[in-house]
Amino acid sequence: MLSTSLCSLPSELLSLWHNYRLPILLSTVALLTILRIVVHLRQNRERLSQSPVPGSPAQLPESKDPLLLAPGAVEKVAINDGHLEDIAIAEPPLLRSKPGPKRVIGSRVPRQASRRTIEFDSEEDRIQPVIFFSSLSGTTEEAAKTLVKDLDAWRGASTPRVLQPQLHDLSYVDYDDFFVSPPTSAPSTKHFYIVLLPTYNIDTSLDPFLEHLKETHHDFRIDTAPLSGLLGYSVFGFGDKEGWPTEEEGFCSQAKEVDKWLARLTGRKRAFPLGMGDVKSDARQRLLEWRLGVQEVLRDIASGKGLGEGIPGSGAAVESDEEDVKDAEDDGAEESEAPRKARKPKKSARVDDLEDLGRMVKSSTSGDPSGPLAIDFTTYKSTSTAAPAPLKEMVPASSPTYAALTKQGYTIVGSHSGVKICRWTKSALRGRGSCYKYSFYGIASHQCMETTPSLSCSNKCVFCWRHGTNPVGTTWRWKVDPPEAIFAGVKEGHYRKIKMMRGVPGVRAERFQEAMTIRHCALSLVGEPIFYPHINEFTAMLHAERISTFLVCNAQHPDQLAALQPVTQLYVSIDASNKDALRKIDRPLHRDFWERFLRCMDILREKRKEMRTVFRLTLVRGFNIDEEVTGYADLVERALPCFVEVKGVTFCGTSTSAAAGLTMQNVPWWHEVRTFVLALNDELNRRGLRYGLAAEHEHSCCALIGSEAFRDAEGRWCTRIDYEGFFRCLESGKPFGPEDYRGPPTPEWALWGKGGFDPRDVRVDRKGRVKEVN
Ligand SMILES: Cc1cc2nc3c(=O)[nH]c(=O)nc-3n(C[C@H](O)[C@H](O)[C@H](O)COP(=O)(O)O)c2cc1C
Ligand code: SF4
Repeated sequence: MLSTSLCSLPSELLSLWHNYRLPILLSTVALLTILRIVVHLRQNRERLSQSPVPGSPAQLPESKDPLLLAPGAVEKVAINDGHLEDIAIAEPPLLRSKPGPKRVIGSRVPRQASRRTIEFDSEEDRIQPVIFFSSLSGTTEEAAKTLVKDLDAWRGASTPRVLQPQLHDLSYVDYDDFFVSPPTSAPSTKHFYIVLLPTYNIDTSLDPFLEHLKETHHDFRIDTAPLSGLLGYSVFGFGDKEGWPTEEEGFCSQAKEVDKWLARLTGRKRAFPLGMGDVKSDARQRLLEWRLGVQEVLRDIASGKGLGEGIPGSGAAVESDEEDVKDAEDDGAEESEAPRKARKPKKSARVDDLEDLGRMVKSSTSGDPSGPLAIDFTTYKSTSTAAPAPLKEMVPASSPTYAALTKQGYTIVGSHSGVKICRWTKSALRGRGSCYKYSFYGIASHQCMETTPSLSCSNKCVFCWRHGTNPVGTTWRWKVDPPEAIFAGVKEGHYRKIKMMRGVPGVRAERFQEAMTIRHCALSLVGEPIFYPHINEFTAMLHAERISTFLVCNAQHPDQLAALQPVTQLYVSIDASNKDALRKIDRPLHRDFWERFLRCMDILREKRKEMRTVFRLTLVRGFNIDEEVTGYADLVERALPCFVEVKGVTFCGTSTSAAAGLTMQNVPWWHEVRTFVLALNDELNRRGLRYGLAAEHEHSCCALIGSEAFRDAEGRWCTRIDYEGFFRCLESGKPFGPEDYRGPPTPEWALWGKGGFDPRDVRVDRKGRVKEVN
C-alpha cells in the first residue's frame, strides 16, 4: 500500500506542478523580491548605526581612523609617498559606500585651525611668565601683585626653568608689543601669558583691549593666530555675583571674552581653564585653586611635556570646535548650516565681509525709520538682524570713573562732559598770578572756564593721570548729550565753584565780580573735545555769548578736524616728532595713528588760513627731547602753525604716572626747555621759515615761538588776541584769517627773556609767603 502511494507521488506532484506552476512561479519571484528588499534595507540600517559618534575627545587618542575623528580635527596622515601631511577632517559621510581601502576626505588645514607646537627644550629653554592685569578699584591689581609673589616663591622652590614673573598693567602696555605677536626675547626664553581681569558693564579701558584682540584676529594682514608662538595662557576673572549672579547675567563676562579671543589668537593654547571668582565670596579660594593648576601646567611644560593630553583645558577637540563655531558666527558665516552638511573649510573672513557689505549697504539705505546705522568698515561684524543695543553712557554716575573725577574736583555734566576750575583761575582770583596764556594771549585766568564735552580720548599718553579710569575709544559709541544741556551744565558747574571761592582768604573783590562773567573757554580739560559729535554747535554757543574758544586736540581725528568751524585758537598736541616716539609717548589706540597724525598736519596747514593755529609740544625728558629738533622742524614746515608753544611736562605725582614709568627725572629744567626752543628756532630759520622767539613764562616752564606774521609794523610781537575783533569777524559772515584779529603788542614783561610774570601780581611761595620780585 505504502509502496503504491510512493510510486504515485511523482505523477501527482507533476500534475500539481502542471496545474499550479504559474502561481508558484509568481509567488516565488515575489517572495525573493521581498527578501531582497528586506536585506537591502537591513544593510542600510546597520551602516547607519555604524557611523561614528562625532567629536568625543575621549575617543580621539584611541582611533587613528580619520573618519572617526571629529569634524575639523587635525591629524597627521601618511600619504602614498610616505610623508606626513596635516589633514583637516571633514564632516563624516552618513553612508560608507563600499568596503575596501579607507578613503580620507579632507583638505589642507585652514589657517585658523592650525595649532603651532612650540618646541620647549627642557635642558636649555626657560619659561617667562607674563602676568597682565587691569583694575579700576584695586582688587585685581592687588591679586596680581600677590600672584607674582606666590609664583615667584613657588618657582624658586620648584623649578629653575621658570623665570621670575613679569607684571604689566594693561592700561599701560602697548598692545602691539604683546598682543600682535609674542614679545621678542632671547631664543631660549619662551613666554606664558597669565591674565587677571575684572568685569565692568560700563566703558573702561578693558573695552579697547578686547577690541584690539578681536581686530587682531580679524586683521587679514596678520595670521589669525599670531600668538601661537606662546607656550600657553590662562585667564582668571573677578566679578560680583551680588550684581551679576550668573554667567548669563554677565558674571565675569569680560574675562570670558578675553579667554575666548586669546584661544583664537594663540591657536588654542589655553593651558588651564578660565578661573572665575566672586569678590564678595569665593574669589580668594578660586584664585588659589586656579594658581595651583597653572603651576602644575608650568611644571609640565618645564619638564618637556608641553600642553599635551591630560592637562586640563588643553584645548580638547570639543572645546576647540565650539570656538570655531562661535568664530563662524562672529564672522557672519551661516552657522545653522554647519551641522547639516559636511563643513567646508571656512570661507575667509574677507570673503564673508565682501558679501556682507552689499547686505549692510542695502540695510543701511533701506529707509529704516530709525535712520541709517553707522557702519564701522574697519571691523568684521555679523549681519545679525537683532535690534542694536541701546547706547551706554560714557561716564555713568555709578561708575568708578565718575567717582574718581568728582573726587578730583571735576563736575560731571550729563554723561560725557566735565568742568573744573583750574589752579590758575583760583590763583588769579587771589591776585597771585595768571597762567601763561595770559602772558602770551591776554586770557584773564579768573574769567576762564576749563571744560570738555568729551571725557573720552583715543590716546593713553604716558603723562596723563587718568589711565585705567578714563573711557577710551577710537569711535564715539556712547549716548550723545545735546549741546544746549552741556553748555548750561558746564556754566552752572563753573559758577558754583567760583562762588565757593568767595570766602577764601585773599580773593580780590573786583576779580571775584569779574569772574562771574565767563570770557574764555579752554576746551582742553581731559579727553578729546572734537570727539563730541556736536562740537561745532557747542563752540557756536560759546561764541554767541562772546566767550573765546581755545580748543586742544590730539591729531588723531582728521575728519572731525577738517569739519571744525573756526575757533579762537586751535591747538594740536605734538607729543613726538616721529612715529616710533609718538607710539611710545601717546600710546594711541588707532593702528594708523601716524597716518592720522600727518593728515591732521596737512589739515592744520589749511586751517591756518581761517584761525590761529598752535603746535603744543610737551617735553618729557628721556622720551621726546633728545635729537628730535629736526623732526619737530619737519612737522612745523608741513603744518606752518601760527605759533609753537613748548612746555616742559608737569609731574602730577600719582601712582599711575609712576606706573607709566614717569618720575620727576622726566621733568625737564627750564634751562633745558630754553635750549630746546633756541635749537628749534635756529633750525626753522635755517630752513628759511619765518619764525622767531616771541615770549616765555618761566613759572610754567613754557616758551613761545611765533610766526613773523604776528609782528606789527614796528616789528613788535603781537601774540595777544583781539577777542572783540574775533567775534566781529565771526559775525560778519565773511571769510577771515588769524591776522584779522591779531591783538595789541605783547607786554614787555612777557617777551622772550623777560620771565613772563605780570608785575601787577604778587609772587608767593608754596606756603603763600610773599616772594621778592627781582
Ligand atoms: C560699575 C560696575 C560695573 C560692574 N560690572 C560687572 C559685571 O558686569 N559683571 C561682573 O561680574 N562684575 C561686575 N562688576 C564687579 C567688578 O568686576 C568687581 O568689583 C571687581 O572686583 C572689580 O575689580 P577691580 O577692583 O580690580 O577694578 C562691576 C562693578 C562696578 C563698580
Ligand atoms: S590727549 Fe590729553 S586727555 Fe587724552 S590721554 Fe593725552 S593728555 Fe590725556
